[in-house]
Amino acid sequence: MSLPDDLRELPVWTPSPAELADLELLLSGAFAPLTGFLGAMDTAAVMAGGRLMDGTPWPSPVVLTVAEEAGTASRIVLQDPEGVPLAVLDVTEVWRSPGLGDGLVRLGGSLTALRAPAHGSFQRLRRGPEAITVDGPLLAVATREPLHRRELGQLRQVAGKIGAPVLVLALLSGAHDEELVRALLSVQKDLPEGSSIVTVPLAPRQEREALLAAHVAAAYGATHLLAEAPLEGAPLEVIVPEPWAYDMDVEVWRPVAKIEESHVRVSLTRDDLNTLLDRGEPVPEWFTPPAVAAELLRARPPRHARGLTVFFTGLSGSGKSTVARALADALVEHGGRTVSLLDGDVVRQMLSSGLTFSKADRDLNIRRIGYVAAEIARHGGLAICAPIAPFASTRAEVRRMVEEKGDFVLIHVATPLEECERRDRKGLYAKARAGLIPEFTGISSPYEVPDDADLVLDTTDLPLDKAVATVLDLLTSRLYLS
Ligand SMILES: Nc1ncnc2c1ncn2[C@@H]1O[C@H](COP(=O)(O)OS(=O)(=O)O)[C@@H](OP(=O)(O)O)[C@H]1O
Ligand SMILES: Nc1ncnc2c1ncn2[C@@H]1O[C@H](COP(=O)(O)OP(=O)(O)O)[C@@H](O)[C@H]1O
Repeated sequence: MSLPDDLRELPVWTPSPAELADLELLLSGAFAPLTGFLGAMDTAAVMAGGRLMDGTPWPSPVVLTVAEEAGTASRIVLQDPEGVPLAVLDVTEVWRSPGLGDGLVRLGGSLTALRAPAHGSFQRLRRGPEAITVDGPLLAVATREPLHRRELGQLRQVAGKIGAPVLVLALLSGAHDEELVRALLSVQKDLPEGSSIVTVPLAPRQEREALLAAHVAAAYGATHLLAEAPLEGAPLEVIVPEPWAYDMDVEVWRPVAKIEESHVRVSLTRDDLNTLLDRGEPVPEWFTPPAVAAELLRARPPRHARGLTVFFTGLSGSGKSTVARALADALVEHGGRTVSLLDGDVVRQMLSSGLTFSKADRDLNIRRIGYVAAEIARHGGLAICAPIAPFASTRAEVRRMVEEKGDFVLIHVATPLEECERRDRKGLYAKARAGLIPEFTGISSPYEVPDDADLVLDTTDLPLDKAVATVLDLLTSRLYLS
């Protein structure tokens, strides 16, 4: 879409995915009465007491961070990552808060929509508050988890009591959203007549998230909210159901108070469920309907079939490539896994040719590796990466990218610098010492030792077959190999 003439000269900014999600809720009215991003005083008041400066209850900050240069204009266009303009922010305040990175500022101000954000799957469920028109009581439930038999029973009971249909707010967080929505759709038939499901891009947050979800539910016209715990200050009636359990005698879920003690089957916790899924054991039907179990399985396949990145990090000459290559061979011999080796040197030729060893270029190199590894994980494959990856924050970024789709195992090849330098296989250390190679890791560029490694290997006195066996043992004990 081309911008109207009067907006063409304005600076543009692409907010983060979480900020774009907030933007969407601000524009749709789901964050009513907010109409824009908060300023410093409102944010402080919200953090301190759950109210805006004028006393309006509001539980959680809704803020926008931009680069300093973008914060100099009085109006700014906010666009999606593909460059499509979504809204104009009339800036009323440029502010800083402690802990905000250098060169960044926050912008407060009100928003004018230019166009609705584009959406992928389940577009028809992405409805704003105006699309929900229910006269009379409406019972909401806001969830990032599928509804299992217990929650379904409780919803039916409470909805029946207050004579209301149910509005399920599927809170999207960016990971496994499709599985969540399919799982919720699969139980829609088990909800009272007239019930509906909408997807709400409510980015996860630290401050009073459940209360914020209650505000969103109220904006959608809900009069009641089914919640796990009381929510002080909620703008609608919060109903916390009495404890329920599965009655093994009559094979239904119902209030514990009504079940004879010897017939009570305690529910599965999320940890129990994860253990079953990790091991590839079936999720029992008494706990959740089979269609929901199928989506749980899709979101969390058994570990031996789940995408995995084994990420080696360490100094040049520490042994990363040698161990990584031998591990890849061993895994191929073992079978059952598709293995891709993203070796540092090869990546430098294929994906990152032209990049230098400056911090910015190293970060870009590692991010590219992370992107490819995450794609491999998405398809259930096993990626072995072996770059130096000297910076902790970039390794953490790769971990985040991969863990959206699979699992991440970090191996620090901690062979000391003296040994790496003694080996000096490629003669690079000698050149670096002579000042011929600038920014050489360990000599003139830092290596940040990981504090989140799953395994630490020092190859000084460790034969290669032992090193590989140690990694295989770790992967086997964590159920990654069948
Ligand atoms: N300045 C400098 N610092 C470190 N390494 C250097 C440098 N210049 C060239 N090389 C060679 O490049 C290999 C490291 O590339 P990586 O892609 O793994 O590095 S990084 O993760 O982007 O930091 C590394 O290979 P390995 O020995 O396999 O680690 C070196 O051979
Ligand atoms: N146990 C070991 N594991 C890995 N490499 C070892 C080991 N012992 C000696 N080496 C030698 O150390 C060097 C490591 O080089 P390389 O694997 O390319 O390291 P990196 O990829 O970390 O730069 C190789 O010459 C390798 O033969």
